[in-house]
Amino acid sequence: MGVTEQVAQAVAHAPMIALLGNPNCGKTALFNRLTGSRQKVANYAGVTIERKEGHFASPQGHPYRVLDLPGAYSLSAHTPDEAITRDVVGGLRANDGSPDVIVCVVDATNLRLNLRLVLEIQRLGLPMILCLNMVDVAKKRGIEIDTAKLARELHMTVVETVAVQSGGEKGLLRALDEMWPVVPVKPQPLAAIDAVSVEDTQREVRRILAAVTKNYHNTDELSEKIDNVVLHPVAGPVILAVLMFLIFQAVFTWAAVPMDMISAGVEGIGQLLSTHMAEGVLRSLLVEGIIGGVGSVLVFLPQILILFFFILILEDCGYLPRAAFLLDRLMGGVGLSGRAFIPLLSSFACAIPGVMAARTIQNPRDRLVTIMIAPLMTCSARLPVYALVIAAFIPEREVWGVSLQGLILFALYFAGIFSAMGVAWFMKRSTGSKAKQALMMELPSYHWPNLRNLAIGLWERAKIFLMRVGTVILTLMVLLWALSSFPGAPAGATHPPIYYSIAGMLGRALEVVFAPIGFGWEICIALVPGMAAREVAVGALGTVYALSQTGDELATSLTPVLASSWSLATALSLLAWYVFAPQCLSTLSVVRRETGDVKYAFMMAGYMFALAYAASFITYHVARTLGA
Ligand SMILES: Nc1nc2c(ncn2[C@@H]2O[C@H](COP(=O)(O)OP(=O)(O)OP(=O)(O)O)[C@@H](O)[C@H]2O)c(=O)[nH]1
Ligand SMILES: [Mg+2]
Repeated sequence: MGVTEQVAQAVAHAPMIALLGNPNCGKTALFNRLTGSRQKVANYAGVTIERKEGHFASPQGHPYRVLDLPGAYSLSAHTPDEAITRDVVGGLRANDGSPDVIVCVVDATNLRLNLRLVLEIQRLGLPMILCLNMVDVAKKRGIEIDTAKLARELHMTVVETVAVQSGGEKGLLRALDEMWPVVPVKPQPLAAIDAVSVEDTQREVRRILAAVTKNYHNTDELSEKIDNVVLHPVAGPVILAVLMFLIFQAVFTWAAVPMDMISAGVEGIGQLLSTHMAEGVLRSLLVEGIIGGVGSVLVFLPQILILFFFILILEDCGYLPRAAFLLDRLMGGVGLSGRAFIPLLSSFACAIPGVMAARTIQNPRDRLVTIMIAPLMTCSARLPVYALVIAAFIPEREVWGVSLQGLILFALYFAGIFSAMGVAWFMKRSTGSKAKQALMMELPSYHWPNLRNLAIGLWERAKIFLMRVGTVILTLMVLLWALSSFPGAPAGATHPPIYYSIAGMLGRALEVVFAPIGFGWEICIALVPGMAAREVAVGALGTVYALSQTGDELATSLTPVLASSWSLATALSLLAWYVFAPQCLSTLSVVRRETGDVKYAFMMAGYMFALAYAASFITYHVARTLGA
């Protein structure tokens, strides 16, 4: 047996620790610290929505498996993500025994809220360790907690941890070693939890709090001061709007230099290959297929990273739930609660995590509506498409001192948001549900974004993007190049060869459907592979136009080619199309999984397609009438 197999065997039989606690108390940060993994950590409730497993060895060499779980306020689950936690702890999930040890993580600055869950979990009768996490913050605020006394009161080991500091997990590791060997215990049925009334539990919490804490207060003065401004009825929304606006400006202005560098590099390689290689199929595949296609997507990496830089900062400093709070009124107007805000905001990255994050929504109907509108939020895969068309058609001018291109991008994002609100309003109205759930959301204390988290988050994003470029996009580009190159042009052809290829035929067939909204056959070719991933459309346009070039002039840079081949009306129509079109098969399949019904995936595709066509049609014809 090799070493790795030995390790694998030891891990398979290792005791299972479950990290349990209220939302936003630092479970995932602790999980990452223990296992060295990089699960997402952010400063709002409901970041983790799935169970994640990892393993580690204690300082004395004992192996452990560890589970990170969605945060829960109580084990009588109200939301689908809380249900995951309850089922894992109660051993109700197939393939999963109940955990051997429970590590209850509590936010030391918020014991009053957190202790209730600790008392509930204790009734399961499993071996437990209490992690007083965030003791660094508690100390700074002058909160004193007598850990030894707390341990006596609760009859369990209590350790202090700081999950965001290296070495901050040592106390927990020591406690685990002292507990070794772990004797398996069967948990009490979940019903045991409900045996004690909530009032009795609360009374017990108050008694313990009074006995073990000094100077306890769960308010943070600085956060309150900031909130007085940020949540102000007038100043609040203005700040939010300015913030969003600045982000889109930055996406264009900051990205210019690195984008130029990447595209110069890509172009250079293209030139090099075309001068040093003999003309032929291989050169065409490399230059037009791969460099023209993949290169044109790669250029957008800086913009995506800049967008994420801001999203990650907002997530980590604690602003997100405030934004949800500010938008609650607006969302209430369409029958959604502010709680839908976070899934919707996640959808700016990608609709898939957004649809999954809707698990944190309690009301099933609200959850469904949120899922249905999530893909209308502008995901990062649309950014390359928008940026490309904007760069080709919108002059680099300043209007009222701001970049016009950034302004248009801002408008496109808003088009997505407003139409989502419209669709939500329509869906809520047509299902006849008017009741609006009050927004119950904790506002965490602000803190400075953790630089390490930020770096990891950006790195993960870059990796995801480059992986996509290197796998899905590359494969599709090669495939598209092949379909666009064969069969070659017949003798006496008047069009470029791609016109006669398989892809060309397909594009021309689709043109019948899309001509009324201004899309020529070249665009139609790009729409099809764009279904796999939206940004592929950019690569596809790169390849299609590279292959459509006649003569020696080889343009690896797509922007000027588009500017000369399309009318402004077509460009605007394509932008409108991308705001709405259901151009992403993976989202549809996640919708089916999360709703448990394929019907909803079809409904989504149907309504989005109809909206896209209508919006493009109107845009195209209005623009034409205005002479664009
Ligand atoms: N200062 C300080 N911050 C911490 C500590 N532990 C976690 N944090 C921060 O607290 C926030 C929440 O951490 P997470 O690990 O995402 O919390 P979680 O319990 O997994 O939250 P959910 O997944 O939403 O249930 C993040 O912003 C962390 O950086 C700590 O010990 N000290
Ligand atoms: Mg978490």
